[in-house]
Amino acid sequence: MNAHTVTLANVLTIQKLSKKFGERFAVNQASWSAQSGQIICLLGHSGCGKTTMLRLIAGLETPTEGSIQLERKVLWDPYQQVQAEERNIGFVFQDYALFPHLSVLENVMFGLKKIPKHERQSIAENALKHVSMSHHIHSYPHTLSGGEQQRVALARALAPKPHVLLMDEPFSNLDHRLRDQIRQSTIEILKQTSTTTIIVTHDPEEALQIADQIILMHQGKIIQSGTPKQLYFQPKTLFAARYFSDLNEIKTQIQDQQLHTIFGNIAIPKHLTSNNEIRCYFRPHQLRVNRIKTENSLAAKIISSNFLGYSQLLKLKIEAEDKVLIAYVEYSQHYDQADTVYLSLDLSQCFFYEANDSIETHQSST
Ligand SMILES: Nc1ncnc2c1ncn2[C@@H]1O[C@H](COP(=O)(O)OP(=O)(O)OP(=O)(O)O)[C@@H](O)[C@H]1O
Repeated sequence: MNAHTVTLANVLTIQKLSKKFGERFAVNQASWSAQSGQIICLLGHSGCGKTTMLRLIAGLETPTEGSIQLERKVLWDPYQQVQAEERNIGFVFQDYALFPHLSVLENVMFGLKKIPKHERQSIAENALKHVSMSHHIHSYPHTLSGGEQQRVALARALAPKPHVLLMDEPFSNLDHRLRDQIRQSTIEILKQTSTTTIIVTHDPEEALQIADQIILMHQGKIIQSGTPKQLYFQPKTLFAARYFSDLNEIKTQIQDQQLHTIFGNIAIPKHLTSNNEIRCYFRPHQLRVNRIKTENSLAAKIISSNFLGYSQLLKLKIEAEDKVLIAYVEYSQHYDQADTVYLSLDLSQCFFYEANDSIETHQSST
């Protein structure tokens, strides 16, 4: 091992965890782990099992099989179970779940029942100071904005110093500008307090921005897990690639151990071993758009252009093919509808999948 390598212990270890409601799996054989101080995002479309996963960890649902371990302690397996209130796990619910009849201070003190009475108030005041809510300790939840309520919920969950904090779509009730701001300050607090946190979200950009590790789910299964850069730049399946952006698709043909495309040729990627048709996919920003013809570039006409502020979304029709592609370019390049441009692509940065690859599941290896 390199002298500078730091090995972090797993704080939370989930192994082959399943939960069935009737005949349907909400969570299906999920294995993953969280290391100390990491922010993990459970990411996926509505109904894929994210909230159920959180509820299983919190002890609010009983697994069908598998195990959940917190450091060395088994929280749940078929032989041992720790009750929800004994797990020392914090939970911030999507609607914050503050008690309306209690003041902000009382709401935070409520989570400190196990701490001697005389210490509760100062711990709660400190937690509120940490989220910059000291000036509101005597306010009631209904008088606070959504962002302020979120901070109180965060203080309430953090005050008992949980081993792990679970947050279910914590930013989804906030409007756009406020969401960015609250998200940023929440992440700063979580990092300052080294709180191992599992955040549920369906928003790919949010996960890319805040996660140390993303667990991408579909229909109860883990499709891929890894760092944001791994998921974005090395998606193992078409589903994973498509989750993070629109994709362009072009056909390929196999000749002499090479894949031939309209943008040139490349060696067949090693992970593709069958004789099925292979398609090439790339994100809109990967398509290079030029006014001047270059080697291997293709002439295209701009069929529409949308202003997006810093960038511009172009829809392009390749002249020699019946093919429409999309590209993001900097707005400062001022492309207009009906302009002729030249397109090129770095095939080594593209994704290649078999044409019938819809969802292929991989067990988490991180
Ligand atoms: N108590 C329950 N009884 C029956 N089915 C349930 C129950 N809770 C969840 N489910 C089902 O399990 C599946 C996963 O639900 P879950 O709420 O975990 O998904 P999710 O990814 O969190 O979705 P969303 O983002 O919409 O909250 C869904 O099909 C849901 O209908």
